Amino acid sequence: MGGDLIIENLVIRGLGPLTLTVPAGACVGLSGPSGIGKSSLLRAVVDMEPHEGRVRLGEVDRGALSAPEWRRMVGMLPSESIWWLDGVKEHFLAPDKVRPDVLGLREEVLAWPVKRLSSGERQRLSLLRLLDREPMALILDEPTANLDEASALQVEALILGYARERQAPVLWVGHGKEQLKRVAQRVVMLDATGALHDAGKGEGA
Ligand SMILES: Nc1ncnc2c1ncn2[C@@H]1O[C@H](COP(=O)(O)OP(=O)(O)OP(=O)(O)O)[C@@H](O)[C@H]1O
Repeated sequence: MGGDLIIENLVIRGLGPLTLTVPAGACVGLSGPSGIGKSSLLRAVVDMEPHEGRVRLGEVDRGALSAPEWRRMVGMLPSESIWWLDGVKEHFLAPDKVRPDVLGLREEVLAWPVKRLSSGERQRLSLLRLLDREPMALILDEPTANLDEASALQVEALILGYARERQAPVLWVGHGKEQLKRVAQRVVMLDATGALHDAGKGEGA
């Protein structure tokens, strides 16, 4: 299982049709003006937004699986994380394997109540929580929005290491052009007319 993430003729509330392939193990950066529909596109890929069109991961078509099964394979990091239990640790499937230190967090953060977390701690822990579920593709909505530069670099390294190791495709929405060029092999722009076009090659290879 796994493989390329293939988005074909996606139409979301009048946006599109959008077609994009994210190759296995590669990162495609997606940028564009605020409010143009980047988050909507990501949510449609994980079937959290009504849409037309087709999404596949390798040979597996979204329509062949239930929504929970699809979202286990294609994991999304929303721009604002949701926490549904009181304690941080309770949100992890394998808390003993989690390494908060790789993102500059103290070990004891897992023992904290969620309400104690800063926005940057929430953001990093929600990424660790996503990877703890071992998805085969990553859909990331501004994963470093609340972080300082040093923490952002740690997040980049963790995501790219995961993608390389698992050959997972990564679709990364961000506003920072420098960052997208650094992490992505290809950067695409969603423009004001709702069309996707290439915004240059990234350096991240
Ligand atoms: N459920 C919804 N129903 C109707 N319109 C919506 C819905 N969700 C989002 N929108 C609208 O769709 C447009 C695109 O929103 P979206 O969050 O996808 O933009 P974005 O490109 O990710 O913006 P930003 O960069 O500011 O996060 C916005 O005008 C937003 O108000």
